[in-house]
Amino acid sequence: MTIELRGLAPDQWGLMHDRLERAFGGPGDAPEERDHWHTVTEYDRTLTAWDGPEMVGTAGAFSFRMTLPGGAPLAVPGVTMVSVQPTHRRRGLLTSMMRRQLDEFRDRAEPVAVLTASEPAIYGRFGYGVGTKQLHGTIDTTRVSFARPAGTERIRFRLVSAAAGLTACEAVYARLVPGRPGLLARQPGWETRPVLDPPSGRNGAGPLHCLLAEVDGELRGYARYAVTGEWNYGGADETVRLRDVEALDPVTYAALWDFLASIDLTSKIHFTNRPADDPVQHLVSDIRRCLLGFRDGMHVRLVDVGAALAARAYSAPVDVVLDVEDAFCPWNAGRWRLTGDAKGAVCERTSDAAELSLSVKELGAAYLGGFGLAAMAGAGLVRESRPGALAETSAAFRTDPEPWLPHGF
Ligand SMILES: CC(=O)SCCNC(=O)CCNC(=O)[C@H](O)C(C)(C)COP(=O)(O)OP(=O)(O)OC[C@H]1O[C@@H](n2cnc3c(N)ncnc32)[C@H](O)[C@@H]1OP(=O)(O)O
Repeated sequence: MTIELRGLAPDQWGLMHDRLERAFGGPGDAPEERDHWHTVTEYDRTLTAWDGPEMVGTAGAFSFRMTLPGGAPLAVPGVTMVSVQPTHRRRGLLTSMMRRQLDEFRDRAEPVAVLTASEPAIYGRFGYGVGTKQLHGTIDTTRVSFARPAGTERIRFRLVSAAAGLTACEAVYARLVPGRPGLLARQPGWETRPVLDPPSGRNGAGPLHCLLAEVDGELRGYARYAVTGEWNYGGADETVRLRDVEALDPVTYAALWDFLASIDLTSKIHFTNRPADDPVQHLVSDIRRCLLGFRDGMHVRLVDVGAALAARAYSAPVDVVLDVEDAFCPWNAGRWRLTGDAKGAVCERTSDAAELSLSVKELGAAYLGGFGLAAMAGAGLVRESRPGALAETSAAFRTDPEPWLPHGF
């Protein structure tokens, strides 16, 4: 079998999407979702794998801008649309596409790549580490009450359709992007993604609503949610399925949650992707009845260790020699001296003795500040050769607030 990797011709998008849907299984995308993916496809960043006349593999990348620790944006490729046909799995096609992609990212001088994985076990071998978490929960709103700080009485709520509220909500979201590592600035073509709501994807819920929270006519926050239609012999037992909730100040944030918890006929709020440090944990009267948990969010790959580590800021002064293992991108392997603080950093090759040793996967996991190097050392994945280096470096890498990405791609 000879597999050839090529780009994507303009008339091949439909075939590529059909192949993707076949590899992913399930009913496939609704027409509006398909249109969205078509709009945002970057042809010059899409790879296809061919076995003779058959397209048997796909992989793409989106040109995103991601907030780094410290608040600066960085251009990052968001790896996407990865698939290998069931007839061609486990013969190294994904490996060859990852090879091609990472070489291209390096040629484009993109020091960091990100992705959201269908399965977390796939990408570690290519040097991606889990860099953000997704907090999920189901809050029993018949038992849990929410704090209402002073000032909530000034907030006026309006309910509109998700589409009608979109422009105003996007302006709020844009103001929040620099404040949390991992957030992606909305790129052209992505504006309507937050309100895509095909009936076939609602799983028993009604349409997506947009709740606007205003003070003196100014929008201060919003929530997007749908309500399921569950009733049983005891009466209504509906669930608020929360998609987004964002606010520019804590009073509005508290008021939004309190509103969501008090919608008639509902008894639960269910959410699948909030930041791990969501302040909602401090608003509730009973955290146990929120059934909180977390899973992997965005996976992060340092394509160029030196440029990536120099691009972010650090929570505390750091001066450390890192010895990095990177079998898949050997240009990163070896020793780097990282010197930085809250204002910026320098990271250069050094022949000085190593103080911390780790693989590029652990460095990717720590990069946005959501996972601690000290915890990874507890698992034997980071090794300290200068006493104190681990505690200093771990503290410097951590970020407050925690990194987060509110959606997949
Ligand atoms: C960012 C995104 O787009 S995420 C979406 C990923 N796509 C999907 O999940 C769709 C369904 N799955 C597929 O299309 C394919 O199975 C893929 C893309 C996940 C894997 O493609 P393959 O060509 O089979 O991978 P390849 O043969 O290169 O495997 C390389 C290694 O990864 C391992 N691997 C591949 N897929 C998986 C998996 N799902 N879970 C665990 N390990 C895996 C292989 O066993 C192999 O290990 P080895 O080197 O120790 O032998």
